[in-house]
Amino acid sequence: MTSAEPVIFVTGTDTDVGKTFVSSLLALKWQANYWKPIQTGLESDQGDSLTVSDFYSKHHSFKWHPAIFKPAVELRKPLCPLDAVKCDPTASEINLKDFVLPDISDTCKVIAPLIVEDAGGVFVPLNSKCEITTDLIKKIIELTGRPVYVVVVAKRGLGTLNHTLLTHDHLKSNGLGEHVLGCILNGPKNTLNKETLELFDVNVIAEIPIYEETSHLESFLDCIPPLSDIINES
Ligand SMILES: C[C@@H]1NC(=O)N[C@@H]1CCCCCC(=O)O
Repeated sequence: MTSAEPVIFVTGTDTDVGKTFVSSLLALKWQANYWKPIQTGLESDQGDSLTVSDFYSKHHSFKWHPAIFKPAVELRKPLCPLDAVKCDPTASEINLKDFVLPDISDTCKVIAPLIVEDAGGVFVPLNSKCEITTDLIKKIIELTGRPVYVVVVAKRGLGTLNHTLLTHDHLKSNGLGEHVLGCILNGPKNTLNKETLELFDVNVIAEIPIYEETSHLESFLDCIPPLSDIINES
């Protein structure tokens, strides 16, 4: 393992599209660590880091257990970061200039690909300077010596085309096109979505079926290609 292990930035077309579940699967399949840099909503939710940790605790048989790095920013209100800060007199404005990556030194033996999960999608406002998630991706590219790739999680069913195409278009027009690996469609299927997204040059990395208590995770993992395959294709 080397410090050139990639960073995979997992964004979504919306909140609640299954980003945390998909991130947990990706961490397992790609033997990656996990980091949610900005977490909001902690007054009513345990937070995604704990959800990922629970996923791994439930499945003791997994051969891989990721290191889960603590969020850089934790906010109580279930809002975008800008508004969560506004509603909390004890919180301070997010300043991307001060942003630091988790300490992943060669000595701590957790050098592996890193899954970074965002809060809510690429255009989510972070601060009153109108910085958004896309600026966070750019910051991570600037700070890390590792290759950075973006994966977009989207609903698999009806109502995904507009959001997915807009998200890809936004990433491309912000100079991040070369970093985008494609999208992962999650949930109940809509037959033609994959074909239509591909017509518009969006790579569909995987389609993940609905997860139920009785589901076999192996079949979910089989849906996801090895990381080296999609990096080499991109
Ligand atoms: C509350 C949840 N916590 C979190 O970390 N992501 C969600 C926040 C999503 C913000 C969506 C802003 C919007 O598009 O309205």
